[in-house]
Amino acid sequence: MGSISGESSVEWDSQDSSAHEEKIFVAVRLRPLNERELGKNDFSEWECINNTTIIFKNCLQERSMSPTAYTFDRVFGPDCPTRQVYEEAAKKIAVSVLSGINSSIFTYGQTSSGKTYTMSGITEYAVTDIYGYIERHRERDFVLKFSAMEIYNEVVKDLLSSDGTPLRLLDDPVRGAVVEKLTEVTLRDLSHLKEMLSICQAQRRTGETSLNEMSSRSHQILCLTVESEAHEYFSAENSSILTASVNFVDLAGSERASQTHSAGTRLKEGSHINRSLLTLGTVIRKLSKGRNGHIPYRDSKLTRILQHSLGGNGKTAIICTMSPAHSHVNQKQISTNAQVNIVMSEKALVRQLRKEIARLENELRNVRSLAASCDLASALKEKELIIEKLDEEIRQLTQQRDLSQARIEEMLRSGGAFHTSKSLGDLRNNDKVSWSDGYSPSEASEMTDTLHSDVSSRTSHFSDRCDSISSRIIDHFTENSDDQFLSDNTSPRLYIDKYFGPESPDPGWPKVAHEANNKLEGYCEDVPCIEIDFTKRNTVARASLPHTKDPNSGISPCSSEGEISDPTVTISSSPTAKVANENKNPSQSEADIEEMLSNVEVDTESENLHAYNSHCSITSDFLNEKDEIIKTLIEEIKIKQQEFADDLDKEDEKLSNNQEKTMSVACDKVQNMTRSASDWYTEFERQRKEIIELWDFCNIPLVYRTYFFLLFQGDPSDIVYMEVELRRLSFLKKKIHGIVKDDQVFTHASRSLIFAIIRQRLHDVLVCLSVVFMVQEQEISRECLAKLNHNNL
Ligand SMILES: Nc1ncnc2c1ncn2[C@@H]1O[C@H](COP(=O)(O)OP(=O)(O)OP(=O)(O)O)[C@@H](O)[C@H]1O
Repeated sequence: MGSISGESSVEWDSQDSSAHEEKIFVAVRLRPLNERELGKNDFSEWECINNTTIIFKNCLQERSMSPTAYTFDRVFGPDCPTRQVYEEAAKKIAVSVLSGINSSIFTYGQTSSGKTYTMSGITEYAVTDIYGYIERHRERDFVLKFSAMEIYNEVVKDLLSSDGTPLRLLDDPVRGAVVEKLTEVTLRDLSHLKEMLSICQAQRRTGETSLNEMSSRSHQILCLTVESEAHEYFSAENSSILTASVNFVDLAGSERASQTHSAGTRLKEGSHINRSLLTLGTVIRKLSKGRNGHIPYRDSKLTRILQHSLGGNGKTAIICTMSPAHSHVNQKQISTNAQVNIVMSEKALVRQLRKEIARLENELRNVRSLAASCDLASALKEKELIIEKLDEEIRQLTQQRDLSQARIEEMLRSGGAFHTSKSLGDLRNNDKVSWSDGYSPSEASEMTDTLHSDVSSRTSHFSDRCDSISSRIIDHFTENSDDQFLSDNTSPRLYIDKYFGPESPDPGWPKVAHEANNKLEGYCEDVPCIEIDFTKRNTVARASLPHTKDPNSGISPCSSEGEISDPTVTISSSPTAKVANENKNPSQSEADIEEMLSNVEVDTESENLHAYNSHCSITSDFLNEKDEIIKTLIEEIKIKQQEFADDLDKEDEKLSNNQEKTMSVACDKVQNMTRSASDWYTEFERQRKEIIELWDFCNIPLVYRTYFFLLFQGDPSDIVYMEVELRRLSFLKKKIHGIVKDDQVFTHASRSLIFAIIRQRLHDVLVCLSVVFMVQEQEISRECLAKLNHNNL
């Protein structure tokens, strides 16, 4: 009840906590013996031994000797008042309607077991509680509506109407089956509701049976709908509008025709009753197991009408009423949610346990024998596979042995061995290889080709690597040069020409790199001569070579760079390599031949490479050596680079000093001149005249001249710029006289231009640009020379 503020859920939480989460709460109520039963001296066959267990005492001798116990969510004995049954089994379910939860309370049982008696009491207590709650919660508006119907022989009737017309069921997509034209009364108060209940009771169809004089022959469904809404908004919790219904369902009594001695109308009634109860039991059982699969709501009017309450998220309580004298508890039908334990006698228990032990032992034996047979079969299969594998290995080994023997015999027959001692160059040319008896030139040629292609691929690979390294050296330097240009305010490319120009004795960076490349290539060409000893070719295991068609070629391929897959191959690089006993008699025994082959001597003192595999390893060493050389070269390059950087710094410093010196001299002059305006003006005029003369001499463009004097401020500071201009023009004049060369002028002007740009001296930039342009066009030289000649200078 937490959803309605102010009312603690504890107040109504008197039912067993274990059942809180259960959707269906099942309780049993055992009624006391009535007068008729007492009159017949009947006695109760049932006994409630605690709050949850009821036992069948089984007094009839023809039945089993052991008592049977049934456990439910709650069991009420004959002395329990209806109030207690309501409080502990129905109250929580009933009042949940106030929290907006649909709920249904059923009374189920044999005819005359007390269903109507119990349900009447529960309904009265519930509505009283509901109205009591409403009284205590004036902060909400409540509207209560009441409807009532009975289902008699699968016909629905309105209990609040005297009409008696059967009502139709309509399918509503939201509410499920809806009874058409069913009267729904909006209740004024509790007394109004009680009045309605009286009408229902009066309207309900009853009939006399042998067990109950006033037997209810129909299912009665009383439906109370509660709607509530808060007057004011206090919180999100109380703001919602709640609507829910509680159904009080008094089921018709389940009965055995034989017990009720029914016939005719009563028998037909009983048939409908039992069928609908059976459907209800099926629906409840399926709902208890989960909502998977088909639930047969539509099999009866009762379940169709209650579908919404049962199938939704509502709560359900079933109270099974029991007659004490003779009854049966059909818990399989309705108490699917209840725990059912069967208590047996000790003897029966022991007997059953023995049976169970025997069954388990039997199963265990079967499992063991099955597992054992499975293990045996798999082990056998495994062994067979191993044997097959071993057979295959033996077959292969035998083949290899036979082949080896055939080879040896062939060697013995041939009586010689191929031996050659040639350089790699010879092998490449493939023209000076000599062959011993017994080996065809084509066979030997194939072997040589194999070696040749392998060595060629290595040489090619190495050469590519050298090229790559060389280009990396050049790139490395170029990149660093550019970097340095940016950081050192000048471009080293100018100094490359200076230090590594065509006239310079130093070859320059590209040349250095080129030389390095050549050196590396030289190393490639200096591969020592390789001497091939083919006498061992037949001792090599005849594993097929991937790159040779002949599986017996005898030369194992290199598995990877610098490695050789078969260390028994000996290809000597030394011209002095010797083969022991190479001229032995061909009639020697196989053992001798094998010994001979194993005793191949290689001149380890040789400076050159000894064998093909050693060649490979030496090639690897050789590559390492090249790497070392390259590293050394790079180091040298770095050192040179540093030296150039230092030189640049020195040049820069010198230039700066000169400029500062010039500036300081000019400043001094300005200071001196400022002492007298006439001095400054005189000096200005003198320099201006000198500059104009030099401009004429150097053929300085008119545009530049105009711009030059426009920049002047008309104060002594102009002298500074005039000093600089004079110096530059003097330099140009020297160039024109041939004292300095074009490239020196260009270099000097370019460098000065860079300084000017970086130091943001616009005037200097203009001067430098004019010089650069003039030099580039090469016109200045011709014109000036002509002028010099003209003036006889
Ligand atoms: N717990 C009880 N204490 C005292 N009397 C009871 C109790 N339960 C039932 N009775 C009495 O037993 C009789 C039969 O009860 P009731 O009519 O409620 O049975 P029923 O299960 O509804 O029968 P039917 O299915 O035939 O309608 C009534 O006279 C009723 O007063």
